Amino acid sequence: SGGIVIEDDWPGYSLDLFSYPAHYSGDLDCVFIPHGVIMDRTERLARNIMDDLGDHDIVVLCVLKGGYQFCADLVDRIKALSRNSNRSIPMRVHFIRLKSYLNDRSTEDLHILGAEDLSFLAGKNVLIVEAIVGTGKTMKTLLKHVEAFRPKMIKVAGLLVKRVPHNWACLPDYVGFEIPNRFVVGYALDYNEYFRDLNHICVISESGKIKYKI
Ligand SMILES: Oc1ncnc2c1N=NC2
Repeated sequence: SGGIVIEDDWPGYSLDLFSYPAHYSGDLDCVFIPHGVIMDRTERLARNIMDDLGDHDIVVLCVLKGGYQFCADLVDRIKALSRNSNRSIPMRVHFIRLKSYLNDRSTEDLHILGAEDLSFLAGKNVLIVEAIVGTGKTMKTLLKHVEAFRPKMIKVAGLLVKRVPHNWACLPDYVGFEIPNRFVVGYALDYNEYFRDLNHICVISESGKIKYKI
């Protein structure tokens, strides 16, 4: 499934209805996806993943930096399932960083740091965990790279999938939410490294964009 669909006209919730770090007051427009909803959706994704991959060694490939919170919470839910069912499997976690070089401008040539030697993936069930998928270009490149190491199976878990034009066919196998094409922050998603310490997924305000502009 494409996950929970958030429509383009979804206004989000008022910030006054939730708790969030005081140092971000004035920098956010709304709470787009509350933390609790993210956690409940993640718990169900963990069950779907275990149903599909839970029969063989799993290696989780966490795509940094944005994916670290989603990956930590997803792995936590998978562990909870493993210790409460007679069927449990060994799970390893590996971290990779995707950088598109040429200073801060994202370019065509994608560099994958920490993925030089993924030979330990051979014959394993690989779960790539990413926070946000847009056009799918990055994911396509990463999949090709991982396939070269001949895993048994590759699945992709994406917390957010953006509705963007030319959304290439590589939609994640497990999707948390399908969202409008808006810039969101929080839950490890950043704007110039800020907002990673925000618990909800929020929409940044115009003044917030100016305040943290590089
Ligand atoms: O909305 C977003 N928020 C943070 N980071 C990214 C986003 N889209 N691609 C990368």
